[in-house]
Amino acid sequence: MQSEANFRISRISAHLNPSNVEMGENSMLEQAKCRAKGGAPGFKVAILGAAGGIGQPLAMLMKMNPLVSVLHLYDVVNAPGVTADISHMDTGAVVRGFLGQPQLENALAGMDLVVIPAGVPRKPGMTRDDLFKINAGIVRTLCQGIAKCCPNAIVNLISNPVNSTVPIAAEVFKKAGTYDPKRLLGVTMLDVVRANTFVAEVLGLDPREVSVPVVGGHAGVTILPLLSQVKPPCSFTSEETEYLTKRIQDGGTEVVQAKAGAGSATLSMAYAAVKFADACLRGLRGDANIVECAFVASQVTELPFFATRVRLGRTGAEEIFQLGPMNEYERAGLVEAKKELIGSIEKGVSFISK
Ligand SMILES: NC(=O)c1ccc[n+]([C@@H]2O[C@H](COP(=O)([O-])OP(=O)(O)OC[C@H]3O[C@@H](n4cnc5c(N)ncnc54)[C@H](O)[C@@H]3O)[C@@H](O)[C@H]2O)c1
Ligand SMILES: O=C(O)C[C@H](O)C(=O)O
Repeated sequence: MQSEANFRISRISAHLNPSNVEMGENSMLEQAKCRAKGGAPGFKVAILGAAGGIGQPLAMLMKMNPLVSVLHLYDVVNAPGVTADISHMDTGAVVRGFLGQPQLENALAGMDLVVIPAGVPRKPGMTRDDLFKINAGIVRTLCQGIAKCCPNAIVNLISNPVNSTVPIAAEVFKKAGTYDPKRLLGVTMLDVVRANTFVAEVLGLDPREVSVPVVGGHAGVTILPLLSQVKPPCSFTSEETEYLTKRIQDGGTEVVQAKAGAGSATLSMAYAAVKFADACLRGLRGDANIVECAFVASQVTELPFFATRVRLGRTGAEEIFQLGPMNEYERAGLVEAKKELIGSIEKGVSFISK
């Protein structure tokens, strides 16, 4: 047993490391012991791609989440700076940084939830599928690390094209013998966040009072808002339906064009990612009736993956809800969504199995 004074000294020297990036095993241990004295219980969360446009505000918001006790920030660049910065926030979570591939395994060991916004974003004129070439390999490497170091973690996959990266992750986990479909969730929350906002504008309501299920996938016509199921119950003219559906489907492109080459949605995505991660953590804690939309392995349609409302629990997506009654416009949209989705899913699967 060390004295209280020694604990304090080791804690101070740990923090004199200017990067606060993965320290030697001993000082890490001291820090952990020190922390254990006053540390709040909570979940261990890793963000992979934490120094990016989404990663940084996501890290900040996760540091503010009272359900998080340990926050690991991993990136191939700039992880030390982001970690030093975030670690000064006077909230409960202990923050540790990890830089580059050699530190990936330590970043992942023991995590309950891994959020992945690593990868390149779109520029004007690109589709999400144009990102496949680079992001597929990034997601494969990160998921191999998850399979090895935290096979029971819930995974929130943000990297695009989500319609293909989720099947890639599933194949990596299958190969490693760790696949549990309930724990792998493609993040489509930004589509729901946008849908709530745009629908509220049309209805003249506060967006916090509006709930729009968005199903299918996360690209163009695969994004299918079910406006007939909006809460509170309401109706739309055919012009409103057309306007809202297109605006929700093109929300990402609207931001890409407005940023004019400087990337895609980052701040609204960080907000949406934290909203979703928080729902996953509340599910893990055992809270009842946590329901959100996500792109998951599914038997709701003939496709192996599909976004629908899911109930989040202690083991991940524990219940997958059916699509519910749809109008003619939505049924036609579903046909178009499935046509595109099947190709994106197959592309992801064959990237690993070929
Ligand atoms: N699911 C969604 O709704 C949604 C919304 C917005 C953006 N996205 C996607 O999220 C991804 C990230 O977007 P961004 O704007 O944050 O991009 P960004 O370029 O600003 O940040 C990406 C970060 O990933 C890091 N990175 C690259 N390779 C890595 C690796 N092998 N391991 C760990 N980190 C790595 C980079 O260093 C960078 O810090 C893009 O693919 C984008 O299309 C998805
Ligand atoms: O549109 C993009 O490329 C990023 C993201 O998928 C979004 O919906 O904002």
